[in-house]
Amino acid sequence: MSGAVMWVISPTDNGRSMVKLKGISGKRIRRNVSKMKHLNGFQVFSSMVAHTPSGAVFTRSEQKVYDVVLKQAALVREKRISDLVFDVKPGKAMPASLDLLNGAYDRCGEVCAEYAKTFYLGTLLMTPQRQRAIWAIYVWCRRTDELVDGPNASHITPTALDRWERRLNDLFRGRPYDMFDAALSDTVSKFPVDIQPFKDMIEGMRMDLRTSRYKNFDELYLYCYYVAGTVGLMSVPVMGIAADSNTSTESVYNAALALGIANQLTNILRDVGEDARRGRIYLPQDELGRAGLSDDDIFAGKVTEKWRNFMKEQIKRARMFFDEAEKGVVDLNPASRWPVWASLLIYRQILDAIEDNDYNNFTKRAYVRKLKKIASLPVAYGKTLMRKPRTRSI
Ligand SMILES: CC(C)=CCC/C(C)=C/CC/C(C)=C/CC/C(C)=C/COP(=O)(O)OP(=O)(O)O
Repeated sequence: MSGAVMWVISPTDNGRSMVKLKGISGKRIRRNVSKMKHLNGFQVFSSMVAHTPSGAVFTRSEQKVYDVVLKQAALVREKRISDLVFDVKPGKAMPASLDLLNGAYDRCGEVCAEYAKTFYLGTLLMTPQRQRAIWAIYVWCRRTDELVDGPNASHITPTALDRWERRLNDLFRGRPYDMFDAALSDTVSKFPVDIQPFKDMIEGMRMDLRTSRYKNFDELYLYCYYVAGTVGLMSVPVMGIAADSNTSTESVYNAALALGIANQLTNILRDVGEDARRGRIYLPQDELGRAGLSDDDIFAGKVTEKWRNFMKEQIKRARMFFDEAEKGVVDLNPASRWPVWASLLIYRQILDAIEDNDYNNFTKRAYVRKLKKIASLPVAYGKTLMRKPRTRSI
């Protein structure tokens, strides 16, 4: 379906919007999107987020990403993960290889505990099968990220990324190279996890090698999907959808995608100074221009009124993605909600910290104090217990 459908958003008299799905045949399918909101010049569509002014065409990146979302949702739609039992069948694996596999998962857990403490603690509430699957995914993402962000990053080439992708293909076919790959290989054989988000994350690393500027939000959105939205898509099949969820599988995936995007946008806004010192600017060039700012202003690192106004808009957009993500947490399997809420609430507070620093993200690092992090945990737990009635979405 990629490329065959164009999304057009247009306002209607009753304040709602009609989304016209225009197929190649030219036939139009109209759907009333009741949850369309207009927020300070941005639009939030119930299952996708558009940043274009009213009436604009749904962007190419959003369409491309949405195609992946639909594919992922289709994979789990028939058999909701929470209905499945994932047990290693006795006799299927030799005891020695089972020991090795358990050891590999334990190592994944240790890596996760070391680099993502809060998230790790949250995973402990999940079933053992789910927690170790999440650790294996986390470790693969971390290793992928380290290729371009780690100590050997300056030596990394597109060829090395191609090799990493071949290795990914092999582990999905049950031929892992090392013990971390073996853990992921086992995970993808047990949960309906698709290879596409993994490939897309590698594509994000290629993009990072290729470019250090983003023309507009459409380009940045695609980058955020590649490097973070993909993590959301990888996680849903493992975290599981609540048995009593009455929403569509796509909308849960969209929320997961939104959380990845929100996290990455927050990460970018926090690290403006640090990235600029590496010659990188992960901010939409056209929006910078409209705000009367240039790359030189960022390299100069001076907090001006123009910068504050620009940042206010960027923060607003990141918060909209968090809002979109929040709507979907309730549809996850109850045992998976707590780590998601905890990380969402904590990461979101980085945006408050940028404001508290008077938008100086050039020389001051915005972070969430330990006490605030700890205080977020019971709040997150409380939210996991809430059940919000939802109607089946489009
Ligand atoms: C909301 C629903 C339905 C599901 C949740 C699905 C999930 C788990 C989404 C999370 C996606 C995620 C964790 C993306 C990673 C984003 C990101 C920017 C991570 C930053 O990682 P580091 O670079 O280690 O962070 P720090 O620099 O802050 O340490």
